[in-house]
Amino acid sequence: MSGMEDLTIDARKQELLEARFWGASKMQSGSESNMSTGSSLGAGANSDKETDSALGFTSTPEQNEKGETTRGRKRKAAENLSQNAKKVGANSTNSKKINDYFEPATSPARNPSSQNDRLIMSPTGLVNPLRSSPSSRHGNNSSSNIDYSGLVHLQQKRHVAKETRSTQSEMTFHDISHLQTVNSGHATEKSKKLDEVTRQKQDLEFHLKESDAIMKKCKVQLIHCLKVCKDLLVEKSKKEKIEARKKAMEGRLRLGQFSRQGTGYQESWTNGWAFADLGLKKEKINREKEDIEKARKILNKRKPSANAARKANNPEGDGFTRPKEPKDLLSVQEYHERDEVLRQRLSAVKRDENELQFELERLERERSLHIRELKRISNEDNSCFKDNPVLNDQYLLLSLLGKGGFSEVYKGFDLEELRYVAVKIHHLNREWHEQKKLDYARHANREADIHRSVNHPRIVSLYDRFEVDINTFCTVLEFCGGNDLDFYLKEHRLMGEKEARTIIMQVVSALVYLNSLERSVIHYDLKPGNILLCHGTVCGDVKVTDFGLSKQFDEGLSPGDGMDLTSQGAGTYWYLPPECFVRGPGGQPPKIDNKVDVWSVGVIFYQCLYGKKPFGHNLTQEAILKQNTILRATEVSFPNKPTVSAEAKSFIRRCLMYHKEDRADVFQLADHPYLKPSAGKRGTASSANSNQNGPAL
Ligand SMILES: Nc1ncnc2c1ncn2[C@@H]1O[C@H](COP(=O)(O)OP(=O)(O)OP(=O)(O)O)[C@@H](O)[C@H]1O
Repeated sequence: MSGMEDLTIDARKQELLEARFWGASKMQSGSESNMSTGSSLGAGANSDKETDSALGFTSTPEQNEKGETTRGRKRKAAENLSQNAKKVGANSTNSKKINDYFEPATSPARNPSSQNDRLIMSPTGLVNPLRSSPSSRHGNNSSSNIDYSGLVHLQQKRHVAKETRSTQSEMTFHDISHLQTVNSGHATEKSKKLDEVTRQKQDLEFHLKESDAIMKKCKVQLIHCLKVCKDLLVEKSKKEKIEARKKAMEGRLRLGQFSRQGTGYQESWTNGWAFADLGLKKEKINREKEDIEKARKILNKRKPSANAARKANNPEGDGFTRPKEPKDLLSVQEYHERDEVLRQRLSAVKRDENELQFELERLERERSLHIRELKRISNEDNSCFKDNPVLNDQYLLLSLLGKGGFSEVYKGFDLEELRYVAVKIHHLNREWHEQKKLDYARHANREADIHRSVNHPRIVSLYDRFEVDINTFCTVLEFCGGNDLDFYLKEHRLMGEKEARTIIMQVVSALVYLNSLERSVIHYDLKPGNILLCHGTVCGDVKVTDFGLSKQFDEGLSPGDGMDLTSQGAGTYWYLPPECFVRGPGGQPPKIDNKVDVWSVGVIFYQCLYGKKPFGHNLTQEAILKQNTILRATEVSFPNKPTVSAEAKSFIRRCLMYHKEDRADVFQLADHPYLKPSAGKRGTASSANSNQNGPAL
């Protein structure tokens, strides 16, 4: 490497030059430079020597003066150097030649032991021992490798070097070897780490490949599992369908069936043999009753006269002579015997009659479930989704749960979330004109929007919504596997007060939630069919569903403000309050609020307890409308049986107040003492008291 390259690149050398041209004038005679020489203008003699060395100057100034015999170019260089030195050191007060400061014996260049301790730290921090110049180390005085042009260049850059000067320092060999050790330690450590990281990387790559392979295998297995699962579900659903149809067929014979009348499409119902059997029993009972009646009449004809009775009581007589008794009159004793027998027969017949009535009611409940099932099967058979399709690549349809106005609800299985769901399929009738389709779609969207905005444990969750085709879309709901309350009541007619109270508490809790929302919601269609039993019994959780008719208040409106009833006429009339049937002046819609739902709660509670609706029990919707049944439902009356607590009756009365101003709102209802924890212990009549399956008493 040429001296020029050293000079232009190494700032350390710039520093040394500084020391060479500036520091010399300030040096103290014979003073040995200390460790800070390199960074100070008062650089010692050794520094000068070292500077030369480092710059590749192997000749001293003294030698240059004597160097008349050396080659011309060297002299020239020496002269240049001397001139530069003069220029630079013009202010120097010390006239000593520079080599006067160097004791040959102590010259760092000749004294390796002292040199070992004199090292210069380059600005970059890399250690560069001054003795590294071979010419200096060997005391070579030759100036053949001096490059003076470097000096000029260096001078020009002097001010630049000044900036870096402060970072230079002199270090001992010990420090350097320590640093070298540390550095080499670091290097070893780094290389070890690098090895380690490389190994880890390789390990990770290996694991990644392994995991990839496992994942691929799992994916294949999962797809296979899902397929097996799907096949099993389909198989199970097919078996259940066959079973259901077999049961329905038996039911057709036992309980009855629809049959076509003539050539028309009108279907009429014909009862099955169970009803015929009951009919025969009923006839037998009636005959028995008639027989008893006849026998009673005959007995009455042969009833002993009062005279005979007196005689029987007083065999000695009263002394009067009486006309002879007819021959066929019974003696008092005989009459009493026969009368007793007839009484017993009659009471036995009455017992049979009660049992028959009980059997008939049970059979009728069975029949109504059977009719529901027949309709379900018929709807399922006619449904275009009956063959277990997978909708939206996710929902496997299993069996039809029921059919509403314009929708079918299927029990389905979510193949992604691996859970049962209820898939409600909304159909737009192809025959409808565009406006009707739009109206229905808007209505169904509104229902889904309201449903999506609610989230409560007592309300069925809405999971998903998607389109099947241009006329069909689906909503996916949380599945409740225990049928609805309507099904339960059809099967059992009524329930104990404790169970009914538990159901009502849960429904009220859902209503409180709906009315606490920022935009509160009136359900408007609360009825047993829209209360789902999660476990099929009335002892467990229930959830409210079907927001098809619900109304949502605008933001900022409180539920107490009321809103116009836009869809008057819709809904299930047995459960709607009088205000929903009122027509305002000029056909104005009535104002409604959350007290509509409170009325419905009262009706449902009453029905659970007494097995019948409080208003219009046996009437059709049309008849209720025609007869203004609900508009005349000013007061609720309670049957004597079954026994119901006074608190429960008071709660029902609070719900069924005719004027909505007198009726409790949802929050007041939730605050009713009957729903408070202590009321459960003292207030409710025991469920054991009420005969759930017994005949109406
Ligand atoms: N989330 C659900 N889980 C289980 N069964 C359900 C669910 N939702 C509805 N069902 C059942 O599906 C059937 C049909 O329900 P849907 O609400 O459509 O009918 P509906 O109430 O009879 O009709 P409409 O909506 O016209 O009043 C009912 O028997 C109901 O019990």
